[in-house]
This record gives sequence, structure tokens and C-alpha cells, in this order.
Amino acid sequence: MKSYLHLENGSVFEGELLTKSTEKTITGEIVFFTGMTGYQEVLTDPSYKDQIVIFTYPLIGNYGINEHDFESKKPHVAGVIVYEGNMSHSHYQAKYSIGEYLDKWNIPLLSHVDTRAVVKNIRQEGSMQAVITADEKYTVVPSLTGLSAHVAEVSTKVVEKFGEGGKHVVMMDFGYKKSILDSLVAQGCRVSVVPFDTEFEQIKDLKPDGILLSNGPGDPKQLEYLLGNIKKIITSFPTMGICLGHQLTALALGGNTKKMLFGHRGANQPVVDLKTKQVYMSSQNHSYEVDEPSLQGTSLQVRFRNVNDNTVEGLMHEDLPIFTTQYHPEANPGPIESSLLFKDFLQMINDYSGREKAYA
Ligand SMILES: NC(=O)CC[C@H](N)C(=O)O
Repeated sequence: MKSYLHLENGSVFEGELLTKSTEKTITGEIVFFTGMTGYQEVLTDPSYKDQIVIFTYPLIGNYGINEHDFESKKPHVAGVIVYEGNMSHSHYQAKYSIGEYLDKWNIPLLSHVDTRAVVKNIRQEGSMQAVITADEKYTVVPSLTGLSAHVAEVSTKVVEKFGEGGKHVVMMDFGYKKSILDSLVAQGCRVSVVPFDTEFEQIKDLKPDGILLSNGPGDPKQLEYLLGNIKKIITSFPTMGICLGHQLTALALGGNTKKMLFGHRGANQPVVDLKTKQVYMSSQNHSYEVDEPSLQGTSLQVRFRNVNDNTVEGLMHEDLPIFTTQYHPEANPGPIESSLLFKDFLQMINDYSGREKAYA
């Protein structure tokens, strides 16, 4: 069925709707992902909640959707745009085609769109509101708040426990990816996943050896009301922050964040570790960044930097055992070379165990 993608700037693109769903009209912020593979992880990463994702790689769906690569229990994207969507798949472990999977959740897959032209619009004018509809004429209403999703919609409501290991990590769930949990368990951790707004006293009662602040959707400033609590937590236990968790660490300790023009979403963003001078290829998915000048006068230092555009890609604290990455060391989808950072986190936990008094 013929359908259309309308952008906030008035541009219209024709495509073919491959899913049966959606006579309805879908609205979301449109963002582009440049990785050649990894669409299953993208669809199910809660950080993409309510966004329309356009894939720049021209053939999407050829290896299907399998049982192993889900990042959460369901897809979170509002809609998917591709140049050519493959409705049959070749991989023997695949359970669904991408179309069948999206149909199951009533999410539209619009194919045969001039994706290059759409992405040029986004690169020039920034991420913007977009609509997928069967109507050729449509006026897209700009988002008033810029907040498409709230963390409360994707965070767990109850404490969930995983793994049997000796060290206990409490992961504050702002919309965590399963690969982060798997990476911690693989390091021999016992993990408690807790709601995003769990208070310091409750976290303390869980007797954590370390804290992980997870990734998650939307503007980090939507959680401004929780920064006091987050500050107390991260200055009391060894902490690793990933993506939204990195941004919240910066905000809680006196830094600032701002929206990027179109963000970083892909699997080959080069990041340099300023401590070791080593460059890693990294997997990324974010629209906001830590504003570097705002870090002046705080106890945070830039540890990782994007080699393409020099943006801040990670922080470390001058005195306390805290480090963060804007990128995704759990690396799904993407290169696994940064996964060693989970080992560093465990090392940091071990180094600091028994030194809790240092915090007093
Ligand atoms: N993956 C994430 O955690 C994304 C963080 C934040 N929502 C952003 O877009 O910048």
C-alpha cells in the first residue's frame, strides 16, 4: 500500500507500507541509524522509544529477527523507514521477518523511500518531528516540548535480580538494554535492576558494591527532579554511567547537557580514550551531549572524545570511582572492542571495596 513520510520542514516522501497495520497515522521524532546490521537491537533498544528510525543501509531485514538479539521485551520505535525492506529472510535461526515482527506490534515499516534524500534533510536541519500516513497531504505539528518519551514508561516497576556472582551491582533502569545486563553478569556480577526513581536509602539497603546508571530515552533534563538523589547515590558507590546514565552523571555533578543537531546513531563512531590514547570504534545512539565548557569548575574530566566531531564521549571523576561513556560499551549492535570497560568497572569496584569510609 502506498504511504507517505511527512517531515516537519514540509518535505514529503512516498513509500510502500510493508506492514499490514497502520491505517492509523504515526508521529515521532525522526532519527537516522548508519550501521549495516543490528536492526533488531535498534528496534528493541528502549532509548529509541517513540522515535521514527530511518536506516541508511539500503537493505534491511535480510537475516530476519531471531530469539537471541532482543535488547528488551518489545520494540520501542514508533515507525521504521527503509530503502528496501526484505520480507523474507535467510538466517536459519530467524523466527520472523522484520515485517512480521513489526506487524505483531502494530508498528509501520515504510519501504522504497529515498532514504538518502530524507537523511540529507535531517543532517541539514536536525532531528525533527515526522509522520507516517496514507495521506499525501499532511501538516506535521512541531513538538512543543522536544520530549518525545519519558523514562517512566520504559523503566521496571519492581526490583529484578539476575546472576549469582560475588559482586553486587545495582542498575538504575532508565530503559536498560539487555546487553548491559549480560555484560555485567558475564563479569561475574549479581545484578539488581531497580526503578529509575529508587531513593538513596532503598539503594543503600540493597548493599551494592557498584552502581550502573543505564541508557534511556529522551532529554536527560526531564529527570532534573531526581538529580539530588542521583548525586547522593553516585558519590556513595563506585559508578559506571552509560549514555543517558553518562548525561545524568554530568548534570548531577554540576555540568550541563544540550541537544545535538542530529546525534550519533551507528556502529562505527571513533572514540579516543584520552587516558590510553587508544581509539575504539563504538556503537552509539544519542541526541544529547555533555556541554564541555560546563564541566569547568566541576570534578569531572573528559576521558573519551569523539574523533569525528570532538564531542565529549565519556567522563571520569577526579577523586571518586566514577566513569561514564556516552557510547555503548555493551556494543550491541556494533564492535565489541569497548566491552573491556565492564572489566574496568569490576576492577574499580574491587579496588574500592572496604574503602567506603573514604566517602564519609
Ligand atoms: N542511548 C541513550 O541512553 C540515549 C540518551 C538520550 N536519550 C539521548 O538521546 O541522548
